[in-house]
Amino acid sequence: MEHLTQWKHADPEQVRLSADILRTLEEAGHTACWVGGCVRDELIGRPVNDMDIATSAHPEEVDALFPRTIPTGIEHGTVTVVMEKIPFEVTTFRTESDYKDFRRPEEVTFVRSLQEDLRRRDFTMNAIARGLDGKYVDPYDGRGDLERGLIRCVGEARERFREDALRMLRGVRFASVFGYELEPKTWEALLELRGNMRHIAAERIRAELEKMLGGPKPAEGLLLLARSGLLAEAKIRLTPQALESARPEQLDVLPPKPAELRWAALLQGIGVSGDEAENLLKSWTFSGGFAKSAAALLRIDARMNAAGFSTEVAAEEKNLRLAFVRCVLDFGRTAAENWRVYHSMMDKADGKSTACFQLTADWMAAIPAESPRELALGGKDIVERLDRKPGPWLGDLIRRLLEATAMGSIANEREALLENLVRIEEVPGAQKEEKSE
Ligand SMILES: Nc1ccn([C@@H]2O[C@H](COP(=O)(O)OP(=O)(O)OP(=O)(O)O)[C@@H](O)[C@H]2O)c(=O)n1
Repeated sequence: MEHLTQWKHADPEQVRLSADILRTLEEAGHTACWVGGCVRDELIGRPVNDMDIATSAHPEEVDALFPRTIPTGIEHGTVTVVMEKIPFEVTTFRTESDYKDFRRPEEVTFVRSLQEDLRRRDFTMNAIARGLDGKYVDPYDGRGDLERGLIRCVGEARERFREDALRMLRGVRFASVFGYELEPKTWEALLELRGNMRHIAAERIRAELEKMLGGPKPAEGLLLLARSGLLAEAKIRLTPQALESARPEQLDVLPPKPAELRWAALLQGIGVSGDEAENLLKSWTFSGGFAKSAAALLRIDARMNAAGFSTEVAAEEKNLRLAFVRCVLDFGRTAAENWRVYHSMMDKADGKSTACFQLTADWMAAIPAESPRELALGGKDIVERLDRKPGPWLGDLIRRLLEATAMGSIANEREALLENLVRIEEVPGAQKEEKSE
């Protein structure tokens, strides 16, 4: 009897298609089951993502059974089977090594039984398999640990962490995201072997930290990182001292998306400036776009602080509005939007009023043009009207027009802009300072 309806937290299409794969494998005489994260997430009622499959069939046998396959990591035993455009990873029962940083295919050993495969997985909660009949294979009482809220290594923790040091960070990430505890022996092994984290590629560390910071309570994870010193010598280096000064609890106040908010808070907490942030994030293997946008948030924050921005005085002070307008013009609306959320949430964390959230929204909404293209007057018109040769003065003037329209002192209309051209141009040094970083 198949028990597909028991998958309550997975996409029914994925259940149906992955069940088809299991059935095909079994009909060909192999053993096959769902395993890992999908089984775990279903058990604790979290949304199930990838439905990974483990099988006794060798990669070439898997490949032969299905019309559409991709040899994703055939030497590691993984074949991606594509069913109605949805990819599923089908992995031959194997032991360790392919989780390692320096992948050495010759170390992968295919094993005959599911039991042997589960024995080399990281945590008990990740070493549960589930068959088409709805029955579990759970030799390490992963379900019991899920109920107890415990992250426990399968077997000897030191061995598991020696096989792949990233598992230590995975443990911290799971503890943080699920709100679980690390079982004492697992924690001890982590403390003993934390130095091995320095061999792990930044990209893998970054991916774990992203999941942690995207979770419901990242602060707990950061505290665990501080207490363990896990990343003290890692390629993404976060020392206990830096983490302790970072006021991690503030991260929980910020929404998980956009991700820039929490990353900016973390960087600011550990004393990284907006100017340093972009390169640092890139060196941590973040995309250029993300690094830029998180750094922009911090740059805006630094500027607004330097201008003396605080909710109490913001409504009265015109120069604070001008400082904000300049940030919008220099860094764009999205970055300014991120900063608004960031600043008001930080105020909230400090028990202050969040009234500036609305005020800055009003300021933002009143900006009619963010770039020269949106201005109702082109460079050519300006040159003609003033009868001057184009030069750097033109860019300066356009910038001042953008600022004046954003502040509401000139309407973004051709006539109004033309009328004010001479006046704006003649004010010496008007609104010239702090134009860009
Ligand atoms: N370093 C690792 C990585 C993975 N695994 C095993 O491979 C499975 C799938 O790993 P992965 O897809 O990376 O993570 P998930 O556990 O599925 O968790 P999540 O989807 O939350 O990342 C894990 O459940 C675990 O059994 C492991 O033992 N050691």
